[in-house]
Parts: sequence; structure tokens; C-alpha cells
Amino acid sequence: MWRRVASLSSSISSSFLAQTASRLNTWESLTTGIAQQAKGVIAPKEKTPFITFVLGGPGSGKGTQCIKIVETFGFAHLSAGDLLRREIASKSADGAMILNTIKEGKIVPSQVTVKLIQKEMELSDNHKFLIDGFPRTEENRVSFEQIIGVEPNVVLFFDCPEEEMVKRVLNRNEGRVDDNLETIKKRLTVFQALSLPVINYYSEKGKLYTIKAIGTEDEIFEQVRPIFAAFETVG
Ligand SMILES: Nc1ncnc2c1ncn2[C@@H]1O[C@H](COP(=O)(O)OP(=O)(O)O)[C@@H](O)[C@H]1O
Ligand SMILES: O=c1ccn([C@@H]2O[C@H](COP(=O)(O)OP(=O)(O)O)[C@@H](O)[C@H]2O)c(=O)[nH]1
Ligand SMILES: [Mg+2]
Repeated sequence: MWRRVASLSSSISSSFLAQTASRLNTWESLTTGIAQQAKGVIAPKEKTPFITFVLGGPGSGKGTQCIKIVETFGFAHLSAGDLLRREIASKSADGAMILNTIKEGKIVPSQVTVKLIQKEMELSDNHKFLIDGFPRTEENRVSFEQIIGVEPNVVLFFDCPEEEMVKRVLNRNEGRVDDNLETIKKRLTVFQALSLPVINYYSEKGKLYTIKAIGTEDEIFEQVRPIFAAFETVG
């Protein structure tokens, strides 16, 4: 956990601090609380974070492929939808609002989702994060950048035909309140209107990797594998 390095920070030489200053900037907002504990010295994390956003319509196979990426490349998997469902289950203050939003296929306010993601990142021992199903709107994206203070290294887009996504969601069988035809239709409209602009943004930034999300799970993973393999080689 990156908290533990806070106590070491006072013994780190100033030249080391100078060398790592730009890296630390990326962690500044995430580490603010910890930095304050360390007598005003910003606590370095052991490694620069490597962030992947995993995007795609409902049922495009994001979660399924994330499991394979975790197994093969050792990322921490943070599913925004799972974090929100956990809030509902824990009967937190936001639980009822989140449940209604999910049933309607709408998007939960950015601050709520970003706070949950931030907490998970802080608690993780890992520095490689797969953020699954987020950001879903431009507002989500900007909010993450402002609150967390970092941008993704890689953005995966699972590109899947609508009729295939509908078929998969209706067969998902996980007892989800949003896996019904009425909600999925709303979700597809929200995806087109609000999520595609985020995907286009990262395409223009040269960070987008588009995966043709039809075929078997293994066939799809063979498109995903080389993307991360290339980053492993670079170091
Ligand atoms: N390549 C695939 N072919 C057929 N079904 C798939 C494929 N990948 C995932 N599924 C199934 O489709 C459903 C939706 O997949 P999931 O990973 O939950 O998608 P998402 O997280 O994008 O909504 C699940 O029931 C999953 O088992
Ligand atoms: O950043 C997020 C992620 C999810 N959701 C809500 O949670 C639902 C389910 O998201 P999840 O990623 O679990 O769905 P999937 O795409 O995997 O079917 C979405 O339709 C939204 O209502 C949200 O508001 N913000
Ligand atoms: Mg999912």
C-alpha cells in the first residue's frame, strides 16, 4: 500500500525528490491527505500509476475481458458499476439514489463515482489499474482528471453491435435490476449520446485502442493481449 512510504519521505535526498518531482505531481491530489501526515512532505508512491479505462456499451464484454487482463497482466480491477452496486447493498446514504439511477439507465453524479474509485485506488497495493465502465460522460472524465489528478495511459473500447449487446445483457443472468429490455434500450441511448463523445475524445488524443468485440472471449482477448504486452516491454 502506498501509505506505508509516507514515513520514508523525510529521509529521501533532495536530488531524488527533484528527479521524481514530475512523477509525484500525478499523485498529488490522490495523496493529499497522506502528504499532510508526512509533515508537509509529499509522500512518493513506489511506482508511477498506469491507468487503463475500459469502455464500451452495455454487454460489450468489458467485465469479461477485465478478468482476463487481470489474470495475464496483474492489474487491479475497479468496476465502477460494481462499486455503485456495493453502495446500494451497504445501504449507504446514496444507495437509493444510485439504485434509481441504475434502473433508469442514467449516469450517477460524477462526484459519487469518482470518490468510490479514489478510495479503491488509495487502498490498493497495485499501481496498475483497470477502471471498468468509467468514464461514461465527458463530465465523468473531467471530474476524474480534476479529483484524481491523472489521465489514463490506455483507453480500451469494446466495439460491439447493438443487437449482440442486447442479446448478451438479456442472457447475463446475474439478477441485475438493469438487465431488462426497457432499461437496456435507455442505456443504449445514453451510450450513444454521452459515452461516445468520451471515446472520440481519447481517439483524438491517440490513446484509444478499439477492439472488435465479437467472437469468442478468447478470440477477443487475442486483440487485447498485444496492447498490454507492448507496454510491458517498454517497462
Ligand atoms: N465474447 C462473448 N461472446 C458471448 N458472450 C459473451 C462474450 N463476452 C462476454 N459475454 C457474456 O455477455 C454478458 C455481458 O458481458 P460483460 O462482461 O458483463 O459485459 P459488460 O461488462 O461490458 O456489460 C455476460 O453474460 C458474459 O458472460
Ligand atoms: O461510472 C459509472 C458506471 C456505472 N454507472 C451506472 O451503473 C450502471 C451499470 O454499469 P456497469 O458498468 O456495471 O454496466 P455494464 O456496462 O457492465 O453492463 C450504468 O448503466 C449506470 O447507471 C454510472 O452511473 N456511472
Ligand atoms: Mg460490466
